[in-house]
Amino acid sequence: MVQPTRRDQSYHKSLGTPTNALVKEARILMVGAGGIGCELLKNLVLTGFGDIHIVDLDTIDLSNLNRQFLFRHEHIKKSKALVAKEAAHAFNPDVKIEAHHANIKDPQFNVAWFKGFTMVFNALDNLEARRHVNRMCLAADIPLIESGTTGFNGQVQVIKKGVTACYDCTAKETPKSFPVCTIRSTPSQPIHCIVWGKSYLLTEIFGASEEELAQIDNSEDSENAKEIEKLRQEAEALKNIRESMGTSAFPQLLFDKVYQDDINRLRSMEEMWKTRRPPQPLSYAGIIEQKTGSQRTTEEILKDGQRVWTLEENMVVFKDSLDRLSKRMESMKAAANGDSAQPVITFDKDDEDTLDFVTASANLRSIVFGIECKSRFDIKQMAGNIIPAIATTNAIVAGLCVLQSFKVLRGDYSVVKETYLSPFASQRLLASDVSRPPNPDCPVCSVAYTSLLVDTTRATLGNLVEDFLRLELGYGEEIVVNKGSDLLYDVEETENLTKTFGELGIGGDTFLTIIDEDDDNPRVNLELIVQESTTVDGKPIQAVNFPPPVSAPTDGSESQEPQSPIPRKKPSSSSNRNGVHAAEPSVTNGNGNVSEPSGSSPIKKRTISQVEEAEHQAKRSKLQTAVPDDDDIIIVEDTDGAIVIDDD
Ligand SMILES: Nc1ncnc2c1ncn2[C@@H]1O[C@H](COP(=O)(O)OP(=O)(O)OP(=O)(O)O)[C@@H](O)[C@H]1O
Ligand SMILES: [Zn+2]
Repeated sequence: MVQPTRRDQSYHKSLGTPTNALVKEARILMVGAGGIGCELLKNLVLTGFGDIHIVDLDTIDLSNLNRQFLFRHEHIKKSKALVAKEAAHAFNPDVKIEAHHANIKDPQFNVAWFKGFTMVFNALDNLEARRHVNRMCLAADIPLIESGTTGFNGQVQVIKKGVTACYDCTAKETPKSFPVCTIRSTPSQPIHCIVWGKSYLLTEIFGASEEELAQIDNSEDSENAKEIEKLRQEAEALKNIRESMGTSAFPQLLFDKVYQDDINRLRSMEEMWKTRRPPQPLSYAGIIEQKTGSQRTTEEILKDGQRVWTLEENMVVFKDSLDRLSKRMESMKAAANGDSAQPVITFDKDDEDTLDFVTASANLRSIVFGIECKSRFDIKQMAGNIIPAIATTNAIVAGLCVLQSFKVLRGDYSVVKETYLSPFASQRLLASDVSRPPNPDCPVCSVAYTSLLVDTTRATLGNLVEDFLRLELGYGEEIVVNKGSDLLYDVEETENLTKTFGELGIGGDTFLTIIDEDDDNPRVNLELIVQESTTVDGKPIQAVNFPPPVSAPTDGSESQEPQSPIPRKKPSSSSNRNGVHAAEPSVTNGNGNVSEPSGSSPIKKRTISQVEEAEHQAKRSKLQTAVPDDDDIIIVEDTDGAIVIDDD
């Protein structure tokens, strides 16, 4: 008989035999190997999870090392997924770990691949990827443990199709954007000047000139139309100056254009300054003349990123960083070797040259407008939309993820919790609550999912609409077929009916959304996941299997209806033609980070207010369901005498 190892005995004791067996057999996917991911992987490996897959698209950066403790200095520029695998494997060589240096949205990670896992953990930092994994887990019907941290706040949510709310059941906040006139003409806060440096000046000089600026809202009312036209001409003139990049005249031309000529033009618009302090232009030659003998060297200034630089120091950094970026641009152009695509340099908070340029140019603009200057350290956080990541928050959240995972493995969804870490809230540090039920109006989870076997060379859209949806599933006339946001079919749009799936660009793993527009009693949206196949019982299209209905009707109409695999919507439910609910939020800013809609602190990952909103939601649902307040973490005796740590 094989003797259990000491490690095994510990697992048995701490988890109990049944849970330990589930943990060992589970096949786990962890998406993201950053702040939360490193902690989580360590926990998973030390808890005895036997088979773990990691997906992360990024490489290790110096700024990750303070909290992503699986990584060391020598790992900089190496794949996070691969290094995390190596480091964690050393903790427990019995664990099978597979690493994928890839984007989770890549087509190889399709629904069938997701179905191969027992459970998925999200350890991501952006809404887009979170939403994608949420949708894939719903389509594959695999439980997901979603987590996020913002500074000292954190959150863990268990998502199980048809049982709990999904990631998209509550609206997410819209990204912060600033009116174009605030950024270009009337800044009043440091962040306005930082956005100007990052999203306007840097982009105009080193970016794709036609680039749309995510943080600037161009949809101004007509009153400002004339001013906007002027600003457009100004930007045009700036593009001409860009042509002199690499010459010794370039820094002065640029400086005098943006800090002198443009400012003088603004000052001439007297109306604008009736209630505001007019900006004071700066002159390149003037600042050079003012320089005293006691100047610090460029190196000394650059080393001092925590101190707010003086006007002269900002000027030195402006010139120096402009020079560094210009040289980089020249060599990128030379390397492009006449390729049609223009090389571009975009802002990255970890790219010192772009950070120095944005710091100096933002501060110089602040001086012009009489706004407080900021240190490079502060500007890095503001421009990168960051609330500093806290290692202990990540560690606590990763621990909570694992506690929830035991309940998921046991299928004990009645006790899964949404847990919040909010040290500055008036209540307790750790607050947990019962999972919210699915939102019946959610465009993502209150839909039916099914896979469809399709001979894409033979099957036409007409076969789908007539033979499959109308004859087999009993849909009426009023239906819409969408591929993402593209309309393929509705009663007026019939020209695609004779085209094959192949001709319409519908291949394996394409999601098609069927929207029932029947006025009286429409079905919930149906998501069809196409799988290419050539031998389908002679039929060009066939459903693989229908899942049980996800949201049963509440209006009592169920018993009168013929049996249908696609449930009817609840009476209040409403979706638009794109299958997207009206409250569907937009998601991320250019960095993929979540942005706050109205407050002043730019933030990362899920916002504090999101966490609080979710907390309130959970509180409300708790009141409705009257679940006893028993959310302390306790230690109980399991049936076989082992100690189980649980929080229910
Ligand atoms: N679509 C995606 N596919 C795979 N991995 C992703 C995807 N989007 C984000 N990630 C990974 O999720 C992880 C999130 O970790 P974290 O929040 O600590 O961010 P970070 O990029 O490591 O840190 P920072 O943003 O502070 O520099 C990152 O390693 C990132 O590469
Ligand atoms: Zn949902």
